[in-house]
Amino acid sequence: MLLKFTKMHGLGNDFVVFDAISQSVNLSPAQFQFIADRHFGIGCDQILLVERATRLDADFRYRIFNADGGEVEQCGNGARCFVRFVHDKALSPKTEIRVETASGIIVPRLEPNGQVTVNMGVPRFELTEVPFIAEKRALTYLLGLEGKLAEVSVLSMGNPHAVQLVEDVDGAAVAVEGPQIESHPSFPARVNAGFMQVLDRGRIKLRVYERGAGETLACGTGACAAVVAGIMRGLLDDEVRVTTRGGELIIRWEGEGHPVRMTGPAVTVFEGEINL
Ligand SMILES: N[C@H](CCC[C@H](N)C(=O)O)C(=O)O
Repeated sequence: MLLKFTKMHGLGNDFVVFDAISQSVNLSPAQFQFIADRHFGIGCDQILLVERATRLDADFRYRIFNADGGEVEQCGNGARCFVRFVHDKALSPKTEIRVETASGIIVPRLEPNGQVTVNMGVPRFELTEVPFIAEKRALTYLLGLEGKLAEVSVLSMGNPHAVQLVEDVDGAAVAVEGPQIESHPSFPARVNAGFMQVLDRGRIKLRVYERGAGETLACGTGACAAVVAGIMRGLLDDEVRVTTRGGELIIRWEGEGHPVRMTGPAVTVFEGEINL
């Protein structure tokens, strides 16, 4: 089966995107793993499917698969690439589209300056919504890691996030602590592990060890989760510049019950075909 794909990235968090409207894309987890493999396949952090909406209140359906082959609920950098892809392939005349995901509707919009702004929906804190196993809801939680306790904020952006504060993000033990947090037994569906350094009330630096992909150069939902966590802890104002290894995002959040808005780039690198 020959499938056309487009290679894209959002701040170096890279994707293989399939138009699953004009071609039939029915792949197994092993095939998604092969596509994501940076030596034997195309290579990417996630695979994104552009599908017809199944809801009357949406323009398209957006499905996300991690490099480990597992399907997940949300991908922020991917959402910016999604609307860029839809526009460039003339799949819709709109520059702002309503996109159905496994965790609800998000609304990406192409800006005149080429950046993309996405209404990423309302963050959720209820333990069952993350999901996270703990006595009761709290501002932060202590996770037992090998040889240390990590104090984390826990929330969902549709996908689960555990965010800890660090003094120096470049020196953080992301490769050691990231996998331990990702597969910590308190997270039945595993979790994305954020490491956030607060520079001032309007700027943070962030690294994320992503569930199912390892450390990526940027994580859109991770940036949203980190800013929400920082605001909840009284450390940040309602608009924050997030510096990741791949570049910068602007995240805005007015507080509980409000949606998180993310602004950043979306880049098409090349088109190709893969034989599966
Ligand atoms: N690894 C994430 C999915 C991709 C999220 C990330 N690439 C983003 O930009 O939000 C998870 O398992 O929930």
